[in-house]
Amino acid sequence: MLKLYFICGSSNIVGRQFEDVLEQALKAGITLFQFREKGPGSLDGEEKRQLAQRLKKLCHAYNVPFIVNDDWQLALDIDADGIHLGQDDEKIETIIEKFEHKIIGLSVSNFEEYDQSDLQHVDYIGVGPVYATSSKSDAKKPGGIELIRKMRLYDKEVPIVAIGGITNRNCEMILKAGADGISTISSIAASGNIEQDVKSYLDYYK
Ligand SMILES: Cc1ncc(COP(=O)(O)OP(=O)(O)O)c(N)n1
Ligand SMILES: Cc1nc(C(=O)O)sc1CCOP(=O)(O)O
Ligand SMILES: [Mg+2]
Repeated sequence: MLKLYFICGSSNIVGRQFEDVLEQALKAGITLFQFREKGPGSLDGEEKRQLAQRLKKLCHAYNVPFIVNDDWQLALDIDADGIHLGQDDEKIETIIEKFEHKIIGLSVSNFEEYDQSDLQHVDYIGVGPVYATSSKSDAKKPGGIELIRKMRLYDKEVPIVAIGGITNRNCEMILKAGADGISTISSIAASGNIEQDVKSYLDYYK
């Protein structure tokens, strides 16, 4: 499920339709999708809910789970498959009862955050940024491949999805360092050839 985790919101799509981009990515084989509706021009309220519903339906047509970023109330309202929370978002302990059979992801950027996180109910951790990213204005300092290597040594079991500045040209070393999967915004959302770019990522698992 974590092999190729596409994350996207309206602000990441320029000059095309969100649904078209997502459908091309689904057809090409992304394995998980996160709706991350934040940043300039992002939708709110009923418009956001309706977009989320449409994107969830599209994901389900390709048997790909639909995860909501941050907005756990929206995730509940539309019966999403899961939620991704960061260290500054709602605490997992306070929502776990409502998400009992759902996928729960947590961001972990360093060992301090790892140590203070209760991973009991967490299905995967998003570790990054590996490289510099322009998709998150408040991203921390990039940790490079060493961040993944060290996190994997620190916890040999927890599913790790790497994030931040990843492309299909730099992902091989990240997987070799111990990540179970790759997550990306811009390398798919801004791709001129989504089918080819998604397939190049997936080739590393063959
Ligand atoms: C898979 C994955 N990993 C990390 C993040 C970042 O979450 P967070 O730190 O809460 O930052 P925002 O994405 O909410 O700006 C993520 N979304 N997904
Ligand atoms: C959403 C997000 N979280 C990060 C983290 O480090 O936790 S980096 C990031 C942005 C990833 O976008 P791109 O693939 O375009 O670099
Ligand atoms: Mg968040």
